Amino acid sequence: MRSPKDFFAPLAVGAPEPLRQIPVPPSRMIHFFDPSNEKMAAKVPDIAKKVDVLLGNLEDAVRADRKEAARNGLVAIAKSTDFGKTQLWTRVNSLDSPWVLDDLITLVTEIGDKLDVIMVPKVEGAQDIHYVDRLLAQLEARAGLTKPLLVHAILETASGVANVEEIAGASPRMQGISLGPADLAASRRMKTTRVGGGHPGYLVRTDPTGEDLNEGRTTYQQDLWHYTVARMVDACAANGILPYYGPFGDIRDVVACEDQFRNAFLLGCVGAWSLHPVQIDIAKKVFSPSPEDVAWARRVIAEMGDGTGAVMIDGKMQDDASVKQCRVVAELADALAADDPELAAAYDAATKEAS
Ligand SMILES: CC(C)(COP(=O)(O)OP(=O)(O)OC[C@H]1O[C@@H](n2cnc3c(N)ncnc32)[C@H](O)[C@@H]1OP(=O)(O)O)[C@@H](O)C(=O)NCCC(=O)NCCSC(=O)C[C@](C)(O)C(=O)O
Ligand SMILES: [Mg+2]
Repeated sequence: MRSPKDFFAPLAVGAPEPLRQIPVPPSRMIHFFDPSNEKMAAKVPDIAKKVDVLLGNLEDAVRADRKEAARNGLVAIAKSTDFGKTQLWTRVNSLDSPWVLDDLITLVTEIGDKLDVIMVPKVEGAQDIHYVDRLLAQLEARAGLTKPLLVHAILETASGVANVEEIAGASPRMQGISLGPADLAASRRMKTTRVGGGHPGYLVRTDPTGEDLNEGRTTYQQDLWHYTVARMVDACAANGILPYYGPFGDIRDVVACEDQFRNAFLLGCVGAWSLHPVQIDIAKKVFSPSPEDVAWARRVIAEMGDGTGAVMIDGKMQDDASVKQCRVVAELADALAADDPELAAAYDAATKEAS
């Protein structure tokens, strides 16, 4: 580990100063596209207007014989598109692959000034982040970049989960972490065959009511990802970076996708991945607090005055800790509403009605 005194020093002569705080623009959905797929790429300028983050994917889901086309396609799209306030991210190939070195060299050199975040898959421990950290500093210096690139890790190996706290704190570049449920399931030898979401066999059952063990026993499906998401949220919050739920592979099941996203939102995640255009609005809805919750939060904040002491509102006790939770919701709502007049109007209307 670097000493705390050196933590914010650039790792190469001429590289930009690392940031002390990561920026937190809205990132409710990270929208994946394959830059080698002409049909998808053609949709990018329109999709960019609707999403918080657009991500050019170079790793899994891009065929081996399309890796170079995807890399070059992303360079061409980044150079020719005005993304406005939408962030541009990429997911490079894994660190043991034959493609990642060229991914990083090409992208930082050609479009380093357009990219915000580089997502690194299959991160096993702090050593993977340290490798990327130094290489990015060298490439940034050579490209003459003035803004440091940030790094996002995917949690998709058993070692990665075991080391999640050290990954989250490995570098000032660390922007966030996403759950990668498909690779993680394989790494752990889980017996699921899905990309995220639940499984009907993972359940608890109420006790027997009589002699017949099959009679009258209700079962409840459990969340396979609760433990990992909760650990990831704690590791991120403790290190001042952002946690995200990852992909939900059953594109047709928009109902369960919304449930999975909402579980992650309630546990502390700031966003999820959209793999298909139909998932963009689901993420937007789930990761923007509801107008009713915002109205309630604003009311508690107003009635709590300086934020100390205890008051009763509609039969519920409020104190220093509940007002802090309300501030989380209200501040997120204000940040999202600043760029979204429709959301701002919905929040204000609900606030007026509740007061
Ligand atoms: C699922 C697929 C094959 C269905 O693609 P499709 O063409 O069969 O679907 P469709 O419903 O027919 O598509 C309708 C239209 O939308 C377009 N379209 C469709 N998707 C997109 C998109 N994302 N962005 C922009 N446009 C899109 C598509 O090209 C088509 O255009 P058209 O009307 O002109 O014909 C397709 O949506 C897709 O390839 N999505 C991205 C998949 C991806 O990135 N996977 C990797 C992330 S998940 C992962 O890696 C796991 C993880 C974390 O690593 C771990 O858990 O381990
Ligand atoms: Mg994966």
